[in-house]
Amino acid sequence: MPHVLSDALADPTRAAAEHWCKNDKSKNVPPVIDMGGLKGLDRDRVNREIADACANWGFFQVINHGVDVSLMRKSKEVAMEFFQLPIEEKMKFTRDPGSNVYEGYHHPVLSGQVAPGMTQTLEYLLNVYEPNLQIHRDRVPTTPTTYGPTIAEYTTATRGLAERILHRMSNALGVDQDAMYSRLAAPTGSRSTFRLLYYEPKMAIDNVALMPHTDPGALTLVLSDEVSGLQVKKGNQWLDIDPVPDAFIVNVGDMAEVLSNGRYRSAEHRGVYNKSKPRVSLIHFYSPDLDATLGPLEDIVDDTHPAVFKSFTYKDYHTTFVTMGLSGKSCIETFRIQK
Ligand SMILES: O=C(O)CCC(=O)C(=O)O
Ligand SMILES: [Fe+2]
Repeated sequence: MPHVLSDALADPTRAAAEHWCKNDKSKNVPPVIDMGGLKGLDRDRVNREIADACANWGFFQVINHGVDVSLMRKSKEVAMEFFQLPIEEKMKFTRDPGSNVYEGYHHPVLSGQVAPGMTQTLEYLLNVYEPNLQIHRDRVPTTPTTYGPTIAEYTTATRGLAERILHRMSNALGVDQDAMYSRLAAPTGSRSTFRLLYYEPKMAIDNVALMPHTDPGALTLVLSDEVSGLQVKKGNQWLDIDPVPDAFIVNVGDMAEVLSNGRYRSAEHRGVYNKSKPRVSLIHFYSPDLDATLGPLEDIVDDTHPAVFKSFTYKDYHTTFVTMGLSGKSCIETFRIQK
């Protein structure tokens, strides 16, 4: 009886959204937030749900996010196709450990070095899409041929989504929606780094592949095939994040914690092997301009809410982060004002 179906059920994406959004508060998992509807009361709801998730979890998933689902699926396909190429093919795009170009494909054994915080078997590909993809285009795979154009379109779409979420996060702090964005993008524009990670299936006693860390930038959008492997730390527990189909997993980075003067929290997370299935993860790091000056937003700091973080350039923060390696929340703590 198709004519009696409600709009929600007639639209499979919408129906899935409603199913997943019945956040069961008794379940100890980060919330799933429906971003559909950014007008009036719905906008207030989205602001509030995002702000609560940023404060209590530092992690959430978004559905009805406005990014084309067929582009997301195609991006996962080209990512998996790339990792399944013969190793010689992948090595054509390898990063050169001897130079300061850190973009490209990394194989822990063949590259001759295990990346800090990662195990022997984690392969990855990293490209900086904004601002300087034009400089290192030779590190972007040309096989499959659809890889380059698909991922260029994908990173543009996810960049837009990151900015829409930052707008909501700013509004929920009671400041202009561009407040966080404009601090991250000054003086010449924010950075978008795109990383693909490939976890082979593995039975291991210690199954951690990517060590506990927070992301140094502002916001990270993760798209994973529906294989779990990403875990978030809540109290002393590591909890699995089960990817909702066609959703993005969002996590708050250190710079969003700093700009919000600690009201939003970057959460410690890690990557673990799946015992039976390979897992590919597409990760968009939305980060400040290296020359941006970061610190708590002036408009949310006053005598009763004094600044809890120092002011610094992102270049300084990033250098400290790289020097310390993946080590939980220790980097951001070094930028906290000591009482
Ligand atoms: O495996 C994942 O999905 C998460 C990876 C991650 O946390 C990172 O690359 O910073
Ligand atoms: Fe991360």
